[in-house]
Amino acid sequence: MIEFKQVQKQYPNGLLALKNINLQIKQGEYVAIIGLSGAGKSTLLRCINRMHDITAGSLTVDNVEISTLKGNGIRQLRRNIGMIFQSFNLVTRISVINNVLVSFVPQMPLWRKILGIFTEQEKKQALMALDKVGILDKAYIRVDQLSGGQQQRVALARTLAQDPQIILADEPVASLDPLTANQVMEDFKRINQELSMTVIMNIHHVELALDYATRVIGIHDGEIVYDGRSKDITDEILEQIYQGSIDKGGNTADVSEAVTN
Ligand SMILES: Nc1ncnc2c1ncn2[C@@H]1O[C@H](COP(=O)(O)OP(=O)(O)OP(=O)(O)O)[C@@H](O)[C@H]1O
Repeated sequence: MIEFKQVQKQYPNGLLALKNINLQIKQGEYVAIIGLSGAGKSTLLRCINRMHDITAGSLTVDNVEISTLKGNGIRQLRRNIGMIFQSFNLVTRISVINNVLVSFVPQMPLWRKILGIFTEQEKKQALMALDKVGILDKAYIRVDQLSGGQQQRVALARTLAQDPQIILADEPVASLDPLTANQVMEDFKRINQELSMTVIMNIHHVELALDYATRVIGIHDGEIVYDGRSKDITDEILEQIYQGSIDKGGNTADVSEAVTN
């Protein structure tokens, strides 16, 4: 379980990005975090894997106060928490399988790192991860020959290969067309249901969030203004989260931007 207690995050320039966040996320939940650009979504997500450090309060993952972790402890935390980015973060000039194998590098002995040698077991795990996201047939193709949706699946496979309990996804479908975005959201849902991995996703597209996530957390100006089931969301609640920036189709100004990019 992930638990925030009175968490605050203040950046060195004085900006208070998270204010008094109280939150519990149980293992196996599929949570969408929504809110305007600058509301604090990325900051909240990145505090969970220590990409950012909180400045007050308590943040525990499986009862471990993560702000006390150092070196090895942080590496272990991150092995347990996969991260997916909007930009995929892949090495596009190498093969799909080599991108997935990268997930084993942090745990490898130095000599294997230097020589780039992977065990048969690691290769098998990488192929299994590609199979889980339906792109096993692309294993030996260069990443730059794949579509955006396929590249996001490679990123997901790379995360799955490390067998995390939690997946943090920061705008994973923002640069994809609507059809592909739906397919990738479906992948996350299947992984959440079949492997019981917790999925916490920042997403600008409200309709996708409501269609796929079971719980929605709405953030406005660093504060949680809604935390509940996605099926209970009403126009009034969306209005509270987006405060005048949402049109009748459920799109925010940010969404139109993301879709046209
Ligand atoms: N490194 C930083 N230093 C100072 N301020 C920052 C830093 N990173 C983010 N901020 C500020 O913190 C606030 C929250 O930013 P954050 O990126 O968490 O918002 P967001 O909801 O994820 O936005 P978006 O949807 O545009 O990604 C914003 O006002 C932002 O400008």
